[in-house]
Amino acid sequence: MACLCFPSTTPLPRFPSLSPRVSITKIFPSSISLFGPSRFRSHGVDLRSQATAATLTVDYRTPGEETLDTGPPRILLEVRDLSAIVAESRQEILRGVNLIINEGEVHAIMGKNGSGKSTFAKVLVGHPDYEVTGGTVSFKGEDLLNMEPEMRSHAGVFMSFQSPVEIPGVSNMDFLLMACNARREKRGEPALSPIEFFGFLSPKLVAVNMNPKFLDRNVNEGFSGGEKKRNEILQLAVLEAELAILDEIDSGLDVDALQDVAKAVNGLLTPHKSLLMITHYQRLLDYIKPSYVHIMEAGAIVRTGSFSLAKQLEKEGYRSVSVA
Ligand SMILES: Nc1ncnc2c1ncn2[C@@H]1O[C@H](COP(=O)(O)OP(=O)(O)OP(=O)(O)O)[C@@H](O)[C@H]1O
Repeated sequence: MACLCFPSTTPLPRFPSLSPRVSITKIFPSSISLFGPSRFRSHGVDLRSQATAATLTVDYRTPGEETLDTGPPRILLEVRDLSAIVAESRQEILRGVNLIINEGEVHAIMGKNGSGKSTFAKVLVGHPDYEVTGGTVSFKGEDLLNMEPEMRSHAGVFMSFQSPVEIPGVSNMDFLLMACNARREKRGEPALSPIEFFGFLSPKLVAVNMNPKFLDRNVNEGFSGGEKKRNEILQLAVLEAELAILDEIDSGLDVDALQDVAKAVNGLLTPHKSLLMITHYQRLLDYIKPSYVHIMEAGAIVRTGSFSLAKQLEKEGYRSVSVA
């Protein structure tokens, strides 16, 4: 904890070395001089509106009740020059993927069939079909590639597959409870009893508009395509993952289901949770607004832009965004 004073003419400095989650805990006197984003608020007051007086005293500690955004955003996932091959055939698929996802950001990856989008997602979660041949991936500052798939999940990476697997003989409720408690254990939190878990789960069922009867059925067994996708989002909600990777979550969904799923996903986003979506269609991005849209081509991200890139793609096709 540090205590700093500034003369009235000094703009509030940005503190790149401090976590953006530092908090203001004391302000003396009541009026101060500040220059910065409108998020500089304390006790519900926009500090810049008090911009006259002599000193500002600030205690810095993490985390606190009020948030002062003082530094660059925190990197959640950093992918550098990632290359990967199919383990069995040695076919090269990823050829130097670079991507940085900060906390709270929503990224969309689009690209032609076979460009490597799903492979990239699967490599991130440690799918055994692939072998990494180069590059690095760090998640919350730790080497993700060094972790077993299970550890990646416990660390906070969640992936929803294009075709969610069925698990015969395991009820959805038991599966969710086990998954939830495994993650809680890794976070040092006490396990939830089945009754406590039901209380935890109920609002999430409502959020994904899912009938509780699906809890008694075996995981994804006999579920329709749309029901499987909702179930995936329910799993995401239960696991409270910091990075959700959703591979074509919009495929096979009718309009109402797409809206339900998008609403549920949006409801899970927080300033510290991030989303990586793979999709072919702008319509998903109409509901879940991306911070960035990336185009993948031949195993690498070749273009990055805003939502307008997806609109251009929809209107003019891949030829207009290709670098080949
Ligand atoms: N396990 C595997 N075995 C053999 N080839 C594979 C395997 N996984 C991926 N590939 C090949 O790698 C290439 C990229 O596949 P990937 O599924 O990553 O593409 P994609 O961009 O997600 O495509 P789509 O948009 O059609 O889902 C394809 O040519 C695919 O056939």
